[in-house]
Amino acid sequence: MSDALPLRHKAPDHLNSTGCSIRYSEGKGRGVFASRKIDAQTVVEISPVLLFTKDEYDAHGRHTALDHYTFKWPNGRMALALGLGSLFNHSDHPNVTYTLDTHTDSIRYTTTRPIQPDEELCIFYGHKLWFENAEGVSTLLTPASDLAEDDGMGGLSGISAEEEENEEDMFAFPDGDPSDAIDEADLPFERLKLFEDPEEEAVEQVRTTKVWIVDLPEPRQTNTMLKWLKETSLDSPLLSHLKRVRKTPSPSSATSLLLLPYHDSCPPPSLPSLDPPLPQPYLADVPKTAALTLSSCKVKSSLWPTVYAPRRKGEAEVWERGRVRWACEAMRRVARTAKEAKDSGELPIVAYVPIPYSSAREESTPDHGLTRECIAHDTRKSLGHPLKHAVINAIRAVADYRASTSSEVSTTPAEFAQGELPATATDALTPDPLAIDQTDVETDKSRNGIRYLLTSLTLFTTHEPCIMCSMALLHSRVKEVLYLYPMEKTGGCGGATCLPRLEGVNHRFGIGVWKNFGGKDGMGIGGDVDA
Ligand SMILES: C[S@@+](CC[C@H](N)C(=O)[O-])C[C@H]1O[C@@H](n2cnc3c(N)ncnc32)[C@H](O)[C@@H]1O
Repeated sequence: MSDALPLRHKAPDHLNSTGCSIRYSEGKGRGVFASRKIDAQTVVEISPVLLFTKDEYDAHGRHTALDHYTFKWPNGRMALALGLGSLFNHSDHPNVTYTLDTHTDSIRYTTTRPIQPDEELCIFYGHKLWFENAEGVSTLLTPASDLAEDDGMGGLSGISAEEEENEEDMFAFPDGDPSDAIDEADLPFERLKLFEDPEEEAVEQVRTTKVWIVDLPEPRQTNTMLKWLKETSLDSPLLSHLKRVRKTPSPSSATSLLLLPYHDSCPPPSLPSLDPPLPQPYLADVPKTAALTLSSCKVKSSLWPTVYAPRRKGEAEVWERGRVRWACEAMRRVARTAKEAKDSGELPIVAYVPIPYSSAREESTPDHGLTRECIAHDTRKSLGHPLKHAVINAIRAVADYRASTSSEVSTTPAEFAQGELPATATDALTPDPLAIDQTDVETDKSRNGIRYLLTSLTLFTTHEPCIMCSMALLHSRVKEVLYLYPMEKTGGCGGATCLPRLEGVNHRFGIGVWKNFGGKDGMGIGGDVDA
């Protein structure tokens, strides 16, 4: 504790093979520091605990300095972490997470991102701090002073071991090599399929769309016409899954050119005058999407030469163990914060945007415009504002954080492209009048709205985002959304509807639903909110 331990005291040397040492931390007393670089997802400490019975603690411990160090344990007991465990200070932006293990009576501390030499390792105590935070006041959540009266938890006991035991089942994922590829079936969440990929292996199964075509009397007119298409901007990207030209072999040896998609009774395009003159364009049915298999490519190409694209861009990517554990920790944080929000009288709905796993691991990768995590809970109740949903608040928190730092969003056009539509997903998408013009994004980063972009970022939330929030997420260009509770009546990510599945939207994001969570209420955060 900072008062009791003046800075002139020398911190003891501490032998810890994971690279931790004890030093003094400005305004906080002793703390745990990295003596060298430490990777993300590293277990830096396993502290055995010393247990006190409820009676013993109530009679003595509670009235001593112990109360600033102890964790709640089952059966009313309190636990003091030995080793380094009691020396982790608090941060609103922790770089270490901890789990209580009631089977081995120990607490396990794991880094959530790479740690630089000399950086302090901090955990998150909760929102009801009993001391003045040397880091300043948190701007991410309701200030502690606005929270309900303390619920009797002392010191570090933001989460009791009973709750922790429940959490263990929900957010645990086996240890192992972080680079292991995890089977889809073993992921703790289920990914919603945005598109059915129907088998299109026979002509009658091929989904088609109407296009205008013209037969060229002379093959040498092909280049002239391709140039003309470009110049007139008729070269629609909606046809990028099809080859532009079809050459019919002898005896007819004809060359046909795809002109443009047919829309509600639009007239045939007027063509340039060439010598010899071009005939009238005609309508024909061509495949609506690229071919996913070689046999379907053959079938589709019998209608019109079709691009073979075995794997769709944006298709579910393989997750590594390290990333799954990162997601589990993020979801644990979401659930804990929701519990705290509930205790403070709010709806237990929380949304969280952590630093992406890729940049948490490889420091050289771009920061995707977010160098610090942002978390927010629903504030509809406290603010009496019907639009203050957790997701909207979290997007706002990201924008506010960016605004508060000098660095601007580092989103490049290439990164935009990552979050964009699959190259071959040309399922009759029409331009969205609300679409963000990427040229503007590139040329005018200071333009209003840029700070709200969640391109390449993952949002974790307790409850499926409602339709309003799902639309906000769509505009934010979020990469993916993972949630615990499906919202059948109001959800916009698979419940009442699924916005990223709708035709005509100009961005799609991945959706993952935590397995076996719907209906469960082990955390006491309630799956019954559907508003
Ligand atoms: C579990 S102890 C941490 C180790 C403690 N610094 C020590 O020297 O023994 C908790 C105490 O550390 C101090 N502390 C932890 N985090 C702090 C922070 N962010 N700002 C100020 N003091 C902090 C508070 O005095 C708190 O009661």
